[in-house]
Amino acid sequence: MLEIRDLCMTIANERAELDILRNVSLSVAAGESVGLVGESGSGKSMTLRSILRIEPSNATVTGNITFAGTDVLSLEGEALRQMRSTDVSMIAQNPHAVLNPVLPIVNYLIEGMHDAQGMAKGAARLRAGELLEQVGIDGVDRVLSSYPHQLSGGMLQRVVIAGAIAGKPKLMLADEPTTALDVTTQAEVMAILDEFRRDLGMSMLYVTHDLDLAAAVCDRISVMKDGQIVETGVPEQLRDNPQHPYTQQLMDSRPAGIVPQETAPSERTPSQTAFSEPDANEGEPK
Ligand SMILES: Nc1ncnc2c1ncn2[C@@H]1O[C@H](COP(=O)(O)OP(=O)(O)OP(=O)(O)O)[C@@H](O)[C@H]1O
Repeated sequence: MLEIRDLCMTIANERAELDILRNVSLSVAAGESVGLVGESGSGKSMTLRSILRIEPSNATVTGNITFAGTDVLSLEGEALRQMRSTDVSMIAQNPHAVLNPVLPIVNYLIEGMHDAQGMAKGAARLRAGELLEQVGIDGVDRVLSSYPHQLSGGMLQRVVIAGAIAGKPKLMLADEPTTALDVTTQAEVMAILDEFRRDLGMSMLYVTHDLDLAAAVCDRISVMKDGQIVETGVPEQLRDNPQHPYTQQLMDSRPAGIVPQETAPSERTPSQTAFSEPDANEGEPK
């Protein structure tokens, strides 16, 4: 589905040329969920931005990105717009960055379906209501007519997820979609995203600095440091046999006393990760 080979990005400022991405290679198969985990500034967001071709204007990007057989770095005009509006969706960290503060929620949801997919406005409004119900929102009419400042962060991120899945994209790019939320809401929002991903058979590239969150919803994880992928493996592999000292460091910096679980990603919930403690009641007589 997505194949990135030797992706490099440099950004020139007045003083120097900065190497932001250095020979990044990764792949995401159809229906697969891949995590991109690393510390702040390691290049995770820039990798996602390169896929959508929304890197900073002073960046130089080389290498290869192939999406569904198409060479992404040579796309332009209508073909690029098409990819961004229907094939690939992105959920960013902060919902306020994508929602217009002076327009009600309904405008945000209808805009994508009406403008990008050519749906009639009435049909798009009905579909917007359905989508909000699907992401677990009650009182849909009230929410559709609300302005962003009237809704909680968790609610807004659900709205953004509803907008992102409206066009049934093949690939979801999720850039720390729950970082701004409290822990309980984080798990709920991640569960919704994960469920949709499975139902629609979407691929996902999920950026986070949290190894546990990635292990909860990803089939494989790539660990990133200083603009490079230092290691890729299934969650259990990274846990039991980390090959790179930085992966070991990430494992060691997690809360102490955590016992690994032998559960396949498809059987886990976002609050139950490959690394998390087994359920306290597990094995006890009912
Ligand atoms: N417009 C820009 N001009 C120059 N350097 C930039 C620009 N935007 C980002 N960078 C630098 O690129 C590097 C990678 O940034 P990126 O946002 O991809 O990191 P990240 O891993 O996503 O971090 P975080 O988890 O904090 O979002 C950082 O060193 C950052 O300072």
